[in-house]
Amino acid sequence: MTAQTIDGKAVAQQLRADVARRAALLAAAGHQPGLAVVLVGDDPASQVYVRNKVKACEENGLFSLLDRLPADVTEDALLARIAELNTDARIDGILVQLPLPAHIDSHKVLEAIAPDKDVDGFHVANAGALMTGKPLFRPCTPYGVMKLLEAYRVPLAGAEAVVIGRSNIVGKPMALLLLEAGATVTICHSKTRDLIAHTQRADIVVAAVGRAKMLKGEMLKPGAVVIDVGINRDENGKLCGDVDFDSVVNVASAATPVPGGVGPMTITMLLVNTLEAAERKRPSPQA
Ligand SMILES: Nc1nc2c(c(=O)[nH]1)N[C@@H](CN(C=O)c1ccc(C(=O)N[C@@H](CCC(=O)O)C(=O)O)cc1)CN2
Repeated sequence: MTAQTIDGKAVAQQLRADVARRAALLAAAGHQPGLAVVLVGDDPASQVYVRNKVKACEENGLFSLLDRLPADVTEDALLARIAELNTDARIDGILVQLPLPAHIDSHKVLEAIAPDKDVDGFHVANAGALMTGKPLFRPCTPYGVMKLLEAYRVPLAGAEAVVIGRSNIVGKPMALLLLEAGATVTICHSKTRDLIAHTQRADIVVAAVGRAKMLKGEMLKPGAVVIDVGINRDENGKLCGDVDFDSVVNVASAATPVPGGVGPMTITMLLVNTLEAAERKRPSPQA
């Protein structure tokens, strides 16, 4: 068996076409959806991601505002800027690019974003809403994974799903979204004993640990669906995921590549969250 490649770029393109259509309707009705992106410091990877976010807004009819702040910006100055964006009528969505420098309390910063503009879905109010099954915003990467599973008609009700990683921005919300879809979910992490015993019984494995090529073919049940959320560099400095794609492709039924899998979906679902924030304030006539 050779796994089908789950093409995140193609699914992203389809969803962005709908975003562009709906954004044009809102703009014609007098309000272009607006996203504010705050980047602190000069982390090279963060600069790539922020550039991709702003470019995707421009290409799909959303207004975007990029605030680049120096790495030594004070926490109070960052909080003050967020407060300004919270009341800026042009702005429907706000994100602060993670990670932040060590001298800044990320939790305090994320809590400063108005929950109804928190298009990353990281505010505790939105994390709680997600946990109770009534999310305002779903975090972009897990949301994108769900859209890929939907696009490839992967059955979720009753499926055994294993999420490897327990971060607040991917692992935990990923598990909750799979649970809401009817999967039986196991979250594995650095303290998990016998990881393979879990992954070998999984119909779906989501790898989100940040360890290059950690998930191998022999760790899977034949026919499993593998979603790679990892963003790593291999020994040659080449971008790779948490999945050893070359070994997994001979065992899995479908798998996402890195690049070209989950990453484009993360950006796309950010556009969707921003658009829906604008629509909630100003329903467009023919949405
Ligand atoms: N405020 C946030 N910070 C971070 C988030 C987030 O959702 N909100 N997630 C990650 C990084 N991330 C989004 O910011 C992200 C990562 C990767 C990609 C992407 O398009 N990857 C491409 C390859 C890009 C490259 O060439 O390096 C792909 O996989 O095809 C988009 C967004 C942490 N921070």
